Amino acid sequence: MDLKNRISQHFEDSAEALALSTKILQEPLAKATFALLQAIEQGNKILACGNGGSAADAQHFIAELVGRFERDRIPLAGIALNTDTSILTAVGNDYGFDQIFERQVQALGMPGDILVAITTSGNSPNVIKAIEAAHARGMTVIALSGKKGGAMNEALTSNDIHLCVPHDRTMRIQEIHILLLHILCDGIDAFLLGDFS
Ligand SMILES: O=C(CO)[C@@H](O)[C@H](O)[C@H](O)[C@H](O)COP(=O)(O)O
Ligand SMILES: [Zn+2]
Repeated sequence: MDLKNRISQHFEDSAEALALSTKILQEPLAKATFALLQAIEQGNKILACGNGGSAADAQHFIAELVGRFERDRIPLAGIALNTDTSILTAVGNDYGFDQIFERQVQALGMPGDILVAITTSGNSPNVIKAIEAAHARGMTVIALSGKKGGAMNEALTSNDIHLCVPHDRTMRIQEIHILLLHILCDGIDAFLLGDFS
């Protein structure tokens, strides 16, 4: 396959993955939007975490809550747990890398808060531990995964919402994760700004 064919193949794969995701994720996305709105209306906050590209996604999402998405609205309470290098290095160094998010959830999480947990494999130990800590704090988890969900399947409860992208490649899963996060931002704004009234 030459380079141009390789490039075309990416677009074709991406379109196929998107079409399949639309069918599977429409309902859980609606549930996730309502869960986020409920937390916002109750004065709760949203925590988000992930590793590598998913860390970028977590902070991207939180920036759109605290700042704005497409239109002006009130600032929404959210914290990305992968952004404070002092916390990440101190907790990683003193306790272990698997505890970098767990410890922050234990410190900051309150009943009714939401944890947005992002892992393409579903297997990152620090994200799984954050989910367990969120449950212990009375929080609901919105999990973004792929590759059939991995260890997340066991970590999540029936009260949580699992957005599992039906694909096996990390890059494709990440591309769809950012779409899902933008869909959640759009849904939140549509309700807060009265698009459905
Ligand atoms: O962005 C990419 C690959 O596209 C990488 O940085 C990737 O996020 C890292 O390898 C992560 O450590 C993968 O973790 P996870 O998605 O399995 O939780
Ligand atoms: Zn990447």
